[in-house]
Amino acid sequence: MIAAKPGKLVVISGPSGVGKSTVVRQVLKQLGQSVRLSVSATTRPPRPGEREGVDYYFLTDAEFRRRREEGDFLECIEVFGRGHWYGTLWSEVRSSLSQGKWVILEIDVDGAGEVLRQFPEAVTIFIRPDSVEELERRLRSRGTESEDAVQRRLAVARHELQLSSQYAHQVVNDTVDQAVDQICDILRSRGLEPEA
Ligand SMILES: Nc1ncnc2c1ncn2[C@@H]1O[C@H](COP(=O)(O)OP(=O)(O)OP(=O)(O)O)[C@@H](O)[C@H]1O
Ligand SMILES: Nc1nc2c(ncn2[C@@H]2O[C@H](COP(=O)(O)O)[C@@H](O)[C@H]2O)c(=O)[nH]1
Repeated sequence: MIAAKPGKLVVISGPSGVGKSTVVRQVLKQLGQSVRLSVSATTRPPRPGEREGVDYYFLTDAEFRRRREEGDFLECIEVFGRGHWYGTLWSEVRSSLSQGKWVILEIDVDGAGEVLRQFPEAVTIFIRPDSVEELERRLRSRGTESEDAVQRRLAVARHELQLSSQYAHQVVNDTVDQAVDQICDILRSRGLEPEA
């Protein structure tokens, strides 16, 4: 019997509002079945249009705590303070890796550090804005955050930008198409094979 070649984890980070979800959606479309997205769990409330099991698994504080205690998370963290937890579920990565699929984790820099500790061979990509002013414009134009939340996210963004040199690859999201092409090229250069 020939076992499938195991897949790889791809950690994509970048400041809130830089365009990670926008870019990753297009990457998944371009690369097809060989790559899938890990859907994270969170205790933050859904935004208008967000769907359970597609954008996140939306958990109550008690559910999140119970699952954390039961060891369901590869990593989890309270991002931006103010009590909202985010985490990567083992169930989102284990079976895909064993089937030879590559799994994209869209997570913050501290979560990325924990993933790298457990999966040193993970591919790490940091998505940067062309400027902090443009990042602020995108965050506001999305219209999903209060002024207070925008300020907290911008403060965390400065911290994340300082840690970005720890990532193997950096991509500037100036235009979505260019960022998508660069990420697809990086994954191919790291061994991603086209779908059979
Ligand atoms: N290259 C780009 N040029 C202009 N606007 C962009 C670009 N990429 C994304 N955007 C816009 O920026 C906003 C933030 O994008 P998105 O929600 O994908 O960011 P994110 O990094 O996933 O944020 P978060 O980490 O908070 O979930 C959206 O309104 C999106 O349409
Ligand atoms: N460590 C983790 N960070 C995560 C995870 N899922 C998302 N995130 C980070 O949260 C922010 C905010 O997301 P939003 O949807 O509330 O705007 C995002 O920038 C990610 O970096 C996770 O599972 N683990």
